[in-house]
Amino acid sequence: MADDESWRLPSTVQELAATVQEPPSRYRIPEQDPLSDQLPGAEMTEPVPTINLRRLLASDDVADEEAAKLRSALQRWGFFLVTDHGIEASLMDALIASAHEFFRKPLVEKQAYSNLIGGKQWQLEGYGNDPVKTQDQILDWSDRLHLRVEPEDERNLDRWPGHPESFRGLLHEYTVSCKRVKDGILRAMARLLELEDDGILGQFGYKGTTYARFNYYPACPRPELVLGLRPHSDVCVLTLLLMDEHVAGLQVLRDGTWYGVPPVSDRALLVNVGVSLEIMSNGMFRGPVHRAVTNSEKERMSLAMFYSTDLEKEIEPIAELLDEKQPARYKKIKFKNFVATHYDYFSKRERVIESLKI
Ligand SMILES: O=C(O)CCC(=O)C(=O)O
Ligand SMILES: [Fe+2]
Repeated sequence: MADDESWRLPSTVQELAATVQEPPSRYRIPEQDPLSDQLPGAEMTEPVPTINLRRLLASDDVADEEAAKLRSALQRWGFFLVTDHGIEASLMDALIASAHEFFRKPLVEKQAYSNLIGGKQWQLEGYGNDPVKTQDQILDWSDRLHLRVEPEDERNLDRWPGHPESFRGLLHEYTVSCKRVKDGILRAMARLLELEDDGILGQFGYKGTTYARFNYYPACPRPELVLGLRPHSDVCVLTLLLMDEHVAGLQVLRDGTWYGVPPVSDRALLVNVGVSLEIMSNGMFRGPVHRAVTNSEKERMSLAMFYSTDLEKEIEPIAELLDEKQPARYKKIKFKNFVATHYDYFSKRERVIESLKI
């Protein structure tokens, strides 16, 4: 790479945060940008809807009550907290502690797992940041570790940190536990749509893919000037988000207002509808637009599990949901093309799904 292209390879935010008093200009949201509004976020007008998974999956009236809550949460917000999910808090704590330990390692050790092949060519998997496509791109105040965890036989273990030694085993165990939670939720959602229980799970195609993404937001000296993660909707079918227990940062857009999602202390998981499911459900479930802001004193970590269809699968409204009165509202698109287009729209801060509307 020529010297004048060094802008393509910014240093990690963690290194920056350790040295600068002010975020450099390429991290700052331009003053006239509408995004610079409301950065602190409004207080939510109601608590985040909470669904008890054990009740939701019971086989009696209790399940109906919980399903009604789920329906309302999906219609009103597109996300909810799930409790009683059966994943041990100690497993979650250990995995997050292990990830923190990884992020605390010296840069050279972390770079052994870099998402830049040969030190320059960007790929999705590994440790690093978003691709930098243009010199004037505004960068997010966060570093990531992004790993494909399913299908299990397609893991690229050379990108999985070998230190701390506990990391790989814990991530494997967490992946197995989360799968059960995701399956339960998608079955309950299928019932809400009056589909067979496997009506949504059956849409993942030959090889559904799961990515785990550890988002690490170092403390920022001027949180009012930057975003930790720019506004987006998740492109997948469903996301299970393990938020930082102590530090707030996630915000959700509803009717033009950004609401701050408070941290939760009981290791509940935040479930987010992705745009693939918005299309499959023919717009019945909406994938909420969200973003993350930073904190002046505290670092923050979140762990997202993204559940996506096979890359070759066509994403389209599920046939059983359509009739003369309810025609398809979206055109079909192959998931791999959807992902590629999503990233183009993402950098322009638009929702790719708008381009698929019929
Ligand atoms: O850090 C968060 O709370 C949000 C993360 C997120 O939205 C994502 O990874 O897609
Ligand atoms: Fe997200």
